[in-house]
Amino acid sequence: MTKYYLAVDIGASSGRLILGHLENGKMVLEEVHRFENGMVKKDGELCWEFDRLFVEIKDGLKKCKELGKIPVSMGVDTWGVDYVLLDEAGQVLGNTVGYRDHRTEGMDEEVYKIIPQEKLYERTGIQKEIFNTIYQLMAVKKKHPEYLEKADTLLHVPDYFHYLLTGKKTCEYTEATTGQLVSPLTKDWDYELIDMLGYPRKMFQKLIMPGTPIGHLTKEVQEEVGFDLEVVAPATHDTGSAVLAVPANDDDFIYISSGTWSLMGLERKEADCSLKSCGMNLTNEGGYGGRFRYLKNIMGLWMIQSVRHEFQDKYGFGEICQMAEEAKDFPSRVDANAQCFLSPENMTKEIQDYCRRTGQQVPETLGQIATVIYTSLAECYARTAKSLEEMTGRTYSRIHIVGGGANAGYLNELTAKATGKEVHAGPTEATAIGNITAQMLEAGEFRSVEEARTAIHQSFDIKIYK
Ligand SMILES: Nc1ncnc2c1ncn2[C@@H]1O[C@H](COP(=O)(O)OP(=O)(O)OP(=O)(O)O)[C@@H](O)[C@H]1O
Ligand SMILES: C[C@H](O)[C@H](O)[C@@H](O)C(=O)CO
Repeated sequence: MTKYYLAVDIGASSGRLILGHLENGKMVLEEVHRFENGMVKKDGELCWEFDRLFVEIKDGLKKCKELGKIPVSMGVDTWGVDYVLLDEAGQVLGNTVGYRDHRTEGMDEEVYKIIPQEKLYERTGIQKEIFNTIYQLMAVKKKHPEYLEKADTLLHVPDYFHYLLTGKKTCEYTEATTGQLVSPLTKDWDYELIDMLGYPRKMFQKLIMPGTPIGHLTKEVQEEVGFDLEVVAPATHDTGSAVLAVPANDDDFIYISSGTWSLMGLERKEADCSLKSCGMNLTNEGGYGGRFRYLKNIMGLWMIQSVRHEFQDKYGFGEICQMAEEAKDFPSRVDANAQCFLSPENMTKEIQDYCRRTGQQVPETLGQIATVIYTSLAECYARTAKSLEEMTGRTYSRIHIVGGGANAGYLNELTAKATGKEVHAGPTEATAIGNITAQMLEAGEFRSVEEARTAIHQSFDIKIYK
């Protein structure tokens, strides 16, 4: 009988439930459910709609039942850093605020009064991003100390969905590392740091590694969806799952996990927490099997997504990509990682203002704006490739682009040109594939990560740009 594994992969812009199984050694995917995601304003704060997302997860499970394809296990992955605080009764405290909210402004300075930035990097190896959990918790401490007083448990977003599904409170390691409170040496919470910051120790659950079985569906969920299965933690940070699905086993490449963000980096056995690495703001996130994801967060296709919304979602991503190519001679560039693009009121205006401020030609049409974004991203990729090469003292000949952004052919071409490297684009559902792979490894369908990556390479289309 076919054994199906289910990935619940929720990105910042969309979520999907994807079934995977093996057929003659190849992985076969079937998308059963897809839905929109994004932050919405609540009480003046940018928040996630976790209740709605949980309904979507259950709707997807019901579709599995309708299809007669009951998975043996499932796992949830999402973006990084965000979390909920639960009280003793398991209720969420406060709004489910997302990482683009402005509440963390100035919280870096509050943290550095307690521990200087370089020391923090030395202990955690995590890049400074103003939205890291460490700064979000400082915002709560300053603005809503009552939540910290009442908090019994901190769960990151995938852990929260695992809790709603099983009733079990767990904290998965790869996602936890994004928060900047985990030690890369012990691969556990840095409790000393947590104490220094005055965050209640008891909120932090014992960390579990990807591949750990969590439990079965609660009676209520079973009754609603019509079946039971085991929940197994994947690399719950979506980038961790995406990197597990990079279709290569050598070490001559840099990857880009390309979706809302572009996460560009390398897989390494040790974390580099040096001052030089800190200066380049490269991060050492926890990966599958104890590896590290040494990478940079680049603003990514969030810029395209935002502009698309501002043009009333009239055009598909493929059409926008084509318009950008038609406007390819437009000369202006922006720093794709400038903070002004993290959460602007209006991305189109922000890009135009940036060009105006820097004395460049101001883009007006959608094609011109998109070409500014794509070319600026490609230039940022080229700079990041150089930083990674400088830090490792070697060069890499290929770039593997995985995730939805691998569909952006024009960006792939620009990336090949800007970096001088061969670009291998695909698979586009790498995150779901990595999620399923962790479950399959746990179930013994693959004997090793290498075997899984060979199967992934053989199972999905990969387009090469020279
Ligand atoms: N046909 C296409 N042509 C060009 N770009 C595309 C195409 N399809 C998808 N994309 C790009 O891929 C992005 C979506 O990628 P993906 O689905 O991996 O993101 P996500 O899962 O919502 O977010 P996250 O990266 O946070 O997980 C879109 O924002 C878009 O820019
Ligand atoms: C906050 C970002 O979502 C995070 O840093 C990034 O790694 C991610 O999760 C992309 O999906």
